[in-house]
Amino acid sequence: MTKDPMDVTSSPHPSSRPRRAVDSGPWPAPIASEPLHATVVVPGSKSETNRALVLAALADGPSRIVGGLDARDTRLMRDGLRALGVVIDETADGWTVTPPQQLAAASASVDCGLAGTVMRFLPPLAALGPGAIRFHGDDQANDRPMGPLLDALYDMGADVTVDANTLPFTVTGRADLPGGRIRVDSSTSSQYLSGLLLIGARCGRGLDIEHVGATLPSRPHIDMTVAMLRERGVRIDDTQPNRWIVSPGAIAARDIVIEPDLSNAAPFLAAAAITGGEVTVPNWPISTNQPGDRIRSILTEFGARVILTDGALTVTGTGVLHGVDLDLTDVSELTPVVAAVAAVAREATHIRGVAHIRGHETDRLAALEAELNGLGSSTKQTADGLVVHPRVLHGGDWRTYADHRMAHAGALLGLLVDDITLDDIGCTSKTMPEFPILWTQMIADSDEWSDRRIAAEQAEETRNDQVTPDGSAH
Ligand SMILES: O=C(O)C1=C[C@@H](OP(=O)(O)O)[C@@H](O)[C@H](O)C1
Ligand SMILES: C=C(OP(=O)(O)O)C(=O)O
Repeated sequence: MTKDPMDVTSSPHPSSRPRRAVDSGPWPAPIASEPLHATVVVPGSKSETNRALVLAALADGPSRIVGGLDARDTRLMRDGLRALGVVIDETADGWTVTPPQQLAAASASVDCGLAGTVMRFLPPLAALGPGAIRFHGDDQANDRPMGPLLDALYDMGADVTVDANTLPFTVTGRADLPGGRIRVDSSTSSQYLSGLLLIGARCGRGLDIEHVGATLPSRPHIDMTVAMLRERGVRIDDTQPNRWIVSPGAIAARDIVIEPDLSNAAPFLAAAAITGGEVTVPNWPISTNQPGDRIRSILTEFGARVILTDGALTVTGTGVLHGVDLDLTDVSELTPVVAAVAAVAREATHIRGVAHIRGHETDRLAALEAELNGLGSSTKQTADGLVVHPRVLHGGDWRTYADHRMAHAGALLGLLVDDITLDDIGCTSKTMPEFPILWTQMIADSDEWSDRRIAAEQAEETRNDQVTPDGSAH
């Protein structure tokens, strides 16, 4: 059953539903009995944190990282860098990263978990040292594409031992890696280009990379890599289409404060849009390289009101959700949340340009089709996206496939549809371990907001009752 977001009568009050402080295992998604009203502070950006860590490891001195994301993907990055010889000192105020004299000086093993940024950013660092570095990860990570990056590292002079062009593999590099001219097909992930660009300045001849595939996803993530390198003094000529020429030279150490993760803010903001409520995320950057910023225009297209003032982003649901036609090539990581919003919109939605997300944490197109249809939706995969036809939804199991963003999508639908249970909320620890707490807190804050509003209305009525028709008080 899809609940009318404006109908506050038929569902139990969330506080009357069992609320467990779980962080793994099955999770009954809490329903929103009222339009949500809350402020949610979102933790640091995964993409910015992991780039900052890698750049600090490659820099010419120690760097401080403040507000870095503490989640599985960034823990794996920190541990992976330590395996390559980097010293990372973590305190409550931030992290101090001290690069070694020689990266990957000795043989080591790096666990990539399911983190694309770890499996695509650290092998290039391993190519800068003589140690044999063994990369492995979760079973599901062995399905993620790696071939173009491994071929590029081989072309650049590293030794790569691999069975099936995926994890696991071993990279043995050299301290004097020459670099030079390479061609890479990055149509299956922008992360190959980012990983290579990150080490370009440290190669003897720099790096001249040309992307040769038909499509290039996540261009803002490549721009983020280029911008963060330039902030550290690296010279990059990107004036030719699909070509980046990185001059050899030092990468300057730099302290950084990490922005909130705008893609992880998306489910909370979408919650306001679909329940007809209002959610604010503070510390929204005025200008950013994070593609997740696109959530502002996406929710506006769906029909929500979106306002950025004084560094806070507020989304207000208007009670209307249109079907939309979206090309998400640049911001494919928003697809699961967008598909969930589309499933409760008024008209059909087309999502295009995201064929490569079949190689994300799971095949997201297949997963979204299966899980949305399992709740009664009519969703179909296309060659490069999804068509979502809204239907009246019913409760049921929502499989997450170890994918944090599938969990966000299931939680969103659970706000409006009774009895949706996610099979494992633990997967949200990949980029936001506090997701279940923040989500239930958002609902609890909304209940308090609505209690305060009712109390204010009652007080107002009492005041009015106490005033006689001639305006004098009883
Ligand atoms: O470089 C990055 O930080 C990322 C790039 C993108 O990867 P793809 O280009 O593989 O989609 C994005 O989806 C991922 O979440 C993070
Ligand atoms: C695709 C994603 O992650 P990864 O960095 O593992 O590729 C994602 O977070 O949506």
